[in-house]
Amino acid sequence: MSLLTTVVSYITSLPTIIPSLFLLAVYAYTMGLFPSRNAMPVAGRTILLTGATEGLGRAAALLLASRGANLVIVSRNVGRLEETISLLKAAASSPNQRFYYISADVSEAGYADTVMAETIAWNKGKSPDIVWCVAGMSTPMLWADAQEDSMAASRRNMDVNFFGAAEMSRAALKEWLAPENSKGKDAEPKHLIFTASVLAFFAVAGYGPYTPSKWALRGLADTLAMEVGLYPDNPVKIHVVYPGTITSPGLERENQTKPEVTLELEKDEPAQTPEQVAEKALKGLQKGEYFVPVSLTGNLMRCGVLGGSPRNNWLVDTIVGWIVPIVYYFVLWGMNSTVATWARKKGHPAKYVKQ
Ligand SMILES: NC(=O)C1=CN([C@@H]2O[C@H](COP(=O)(O)OP(=O)(O)OC[C@H]3O[C@@H](n4cnc5c(N)ncnc54)[C@H](OP(=O)(O)O)[C@@H]3O)[C@@H](O)[C@H]2O)C=CC1
Ligand SMILES: CCCCCCCCCCCCCCCC(=O)[C@@H](N)CO
Repeated sequence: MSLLTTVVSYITSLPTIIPSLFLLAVYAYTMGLFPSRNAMPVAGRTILLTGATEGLGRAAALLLASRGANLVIVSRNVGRLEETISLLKAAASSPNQRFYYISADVSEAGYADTVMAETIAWNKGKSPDIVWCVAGMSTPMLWADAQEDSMAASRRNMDVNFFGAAEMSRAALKEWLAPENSKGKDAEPKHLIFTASVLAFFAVAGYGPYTPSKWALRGLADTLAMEVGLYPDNPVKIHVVYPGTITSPGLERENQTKPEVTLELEKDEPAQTPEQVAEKALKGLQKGEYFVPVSLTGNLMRCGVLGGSPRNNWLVDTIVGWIVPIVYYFVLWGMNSTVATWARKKGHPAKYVKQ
């Protein structure tokens, strides 16, 4: 009798309680009910974090400092950088933690090599263990609005949100993947983290200058997630965090140009504080997630668009991914009905009264 038939006949001869317990265990494991190994320890590590003086970036920096990390924070405004350094020192869990800031504009070509070199010099000749690109901005407007320049806005969003992170990713990977920095396949991996948005899962009218810049990040991350496999002795993990609405200074700024119809379309998506998003993001990163949602809605949306992207859990993501497109039938119907009703009530967008 072959091994397989022996195993099958053994399992089927057991009382049914055993296979159902096994399935229950699989479910519990996939839902993260068992404590999993920390896939991204931060205590004692050096983390380079862009966009760290407001909103999600500042909340993430303070959370990481409270967990024992050393931090190099990057943004433009020196006053806010100095203020954030003071807050990091107060949040630190150990007096040995070190903090440093670099004032830089992530939209400037070549900024990242300069920032990386200064970080390595400050970090005693060692490259950072984790790089988290949070810096970003959003200027929503209707694409064909003759009173706004959506092309200039789109270029700016692409320069900050995509190229700002893309440059930093190249500067980090050039360091981490260099042959002289090979530490063997079992070494603690480095981590490169992008910050996108649920809009990279589901586009909404009015975000034309912004959404493509976040879809582009997803395309780069999927490419790099495969490409780092060429360097098994220089282990690097790629991640993309997908926040929904964050009650940040950035949200206040973007709401100044945001079309009213966009506010209407996104009103049911649960807003979260920067601190809530930072907590959820770090939890997902430490569970080893590739695409890191920060809410149930975001996780469902993630499963709805996985395509060729790496999964967090093939079993759960596949099953949920079968169900979500059915939900999207109704969500899209609802969204497009809202747009149609808006058009009927408000008339041609050229007649809209600006806020
Ligand atoms: N707010 C939201 O609803 C959502 C935001 N996101 C994304 O999350 C990230 C954080 O958003 P949020 O918390 O709202 O951000 P905020 O606008 O509140 O803060 C942005 C941070 O990035 C820095 N920054 C902005 N532009 C540049 C630049 N050109 N160069 C260097 N640093 C820059 C700012 O500092 P300084 O001005 O001093 O440079 C600040 O520290 C962004 O990538 C955003 O796209 C995703 C989904 C929702
Ligand atoms: C299967 C379940 C589907 C549920 C779909 C729900 C519809 C999603 C609405 C999108 C909300 C837009 C958030 C924008 C956040 C952002 O990135 C901007 N604030 C820019 O900063």
